Amino acid sequence: MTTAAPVFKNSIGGIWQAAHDGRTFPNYNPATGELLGHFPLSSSRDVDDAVNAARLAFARWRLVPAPRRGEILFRVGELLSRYKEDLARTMTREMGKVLNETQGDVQEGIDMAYYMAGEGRRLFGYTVPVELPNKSGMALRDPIGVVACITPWNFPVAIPTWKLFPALIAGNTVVLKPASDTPHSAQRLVEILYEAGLPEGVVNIVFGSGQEVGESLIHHPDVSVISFTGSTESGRHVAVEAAQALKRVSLEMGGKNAVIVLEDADLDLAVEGILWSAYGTTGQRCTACSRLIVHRDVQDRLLEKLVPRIEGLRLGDGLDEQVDVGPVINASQIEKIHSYVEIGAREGATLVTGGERVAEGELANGYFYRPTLFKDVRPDMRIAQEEIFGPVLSLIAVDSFDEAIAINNETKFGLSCAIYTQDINKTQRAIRDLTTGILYINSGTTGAEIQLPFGGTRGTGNGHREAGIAGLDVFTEWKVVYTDYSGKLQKAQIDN
Ligand SMILES: NC(=O)C1=CN([C@@H]2O[C@H](COP(=O)(O)OP(=O)(O)OC[C@H]3O[C@@H](n4cnc5c(N)ncnc54)[C@H](OP(=O)(O)O)[C@@H]3O)[C@@H](O)[C@H]2O)C=CC1
Ligand SMILES: O=C(O)CCCC(=O)O
Repeated sequence: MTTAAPVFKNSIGGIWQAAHDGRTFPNYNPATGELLGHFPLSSSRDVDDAVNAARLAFARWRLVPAPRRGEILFRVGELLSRYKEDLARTMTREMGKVLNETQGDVQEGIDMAYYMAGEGRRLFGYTVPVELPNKSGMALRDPIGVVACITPWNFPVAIPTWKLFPALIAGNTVVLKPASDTPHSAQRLVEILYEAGLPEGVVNIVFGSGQEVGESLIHHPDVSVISFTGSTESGRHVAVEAAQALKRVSLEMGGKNAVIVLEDADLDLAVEGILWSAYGTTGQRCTACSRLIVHRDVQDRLLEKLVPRIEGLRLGDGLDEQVDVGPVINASQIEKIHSYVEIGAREGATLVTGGERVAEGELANGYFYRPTLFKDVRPDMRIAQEEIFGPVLSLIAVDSFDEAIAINNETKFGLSCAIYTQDINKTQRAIRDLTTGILYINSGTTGAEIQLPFGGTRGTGNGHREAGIAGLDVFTEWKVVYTDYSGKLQKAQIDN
């Protein structure tokens, strides 16, 4: 007997409700093609309701003492821990990455909940000595209002929490628009927030397309901040539109991250880092390694070790614990990946392994792509410059450390970078000269500690950071307060 796929709802003002016009869209498992559920295909009317609910809730939430807001986030951390396994399975089903990765994704949300709960007892501002006697000066963080969070599908729990939790602890209220490919993980996150005791309307979730729900949020006059993570193309559009309305925008976008392997590197260690950074999450991380910059002296030895490991990666449904690499997210993504492989071959790169879709046996109904490696890649080739967002790695051989640094720095992106060397002097030079938001020394290009700022330089972002104390900046406004307790107009005030 087959059971009908469940129908989910938006949460607006704490009430789960269908879209105004009742439209829905389906959500499928990319490993099996199974229909998982239906979600509201919302319109600008639903966005209006959600923003209005968030605006009303802001009047109360901003007055809740930050330590109390932190207690709710602490409970969210506890609940996420309790539901971790279940949430990870939900995520693997709708997004495809393997279970230990989806567990890691939820864990980042747990870490962020506890970290931001602690911020509720700090939210440090500062005081400074002022020029005059009997006068004080201080700066404190004020919340801004209604925040729109627009999130991608590759980290369906972690990335929403990187936006929601700092926004909430600072006293803002939120409308979340999750990626259409991963609505269920976001729906569960919002359920958990309410189970933890969040007051009604403080977080609202509206499902639907970027073109309709996303656009309506960007243009809504009562949305004060837009926090966006996604592709460079969409991010640029969000930035241009939001600039017209003079809205504050935080953008986290694409990457073209490199692992640099120098001639003195521990090659076994490097192979582990490369493998995980390039093919983990099927290459669908903004921090994924897609360029391998290798000193020519060790290229052959590295390939001898790396290629069998790539070919040994097991593809399949991420729910199977024997599987290393899950499917890619959808049909258009697999086509995009394959088109880049064709471009690479046309441009003259040598295909070492992979380069094809796998659709046989148990994999017949999913979007599986064989982990792929090119060598003889020139830095100006499109496969070395453009974000592919799939399991495709391009090896560029170099003759010196200087050349490796120059190649790393010559892309329009600047999110993460890794270097393998045993020479401490070279690590110091790497720290000084590599243009990157995040540098890993002797480990792969991925993995974030939520205590530290996350984000990239150049075309990866617009200068904001998520996580750590820096993650509060986009959601707070500095308010400066001077108090004069002299009781009279002081002479220096007149002189100034
Ligand atoms: N730097 C970083 O921290 C990270 C960056 N990324 C980047 O994200 C990308 C992959 O995510 P992906 O989901 O495909 O990215 P998209 O840009 O396609 O989508 C991101 C979000 O934006 C929405 N959106 C799309 N068009 C618009 C629009 N016109 N106005 C407002 N919102 C819109 C999407 O909605 P819908 O789903 O309905 O289309 C989705 O919710 C990669 O480029 C990756 O590098 C990913 C993780 C971290
Ligand atoms: O790479 C990404 O797409 C998000 C980073 C999360 C992490 O690396 O922990």
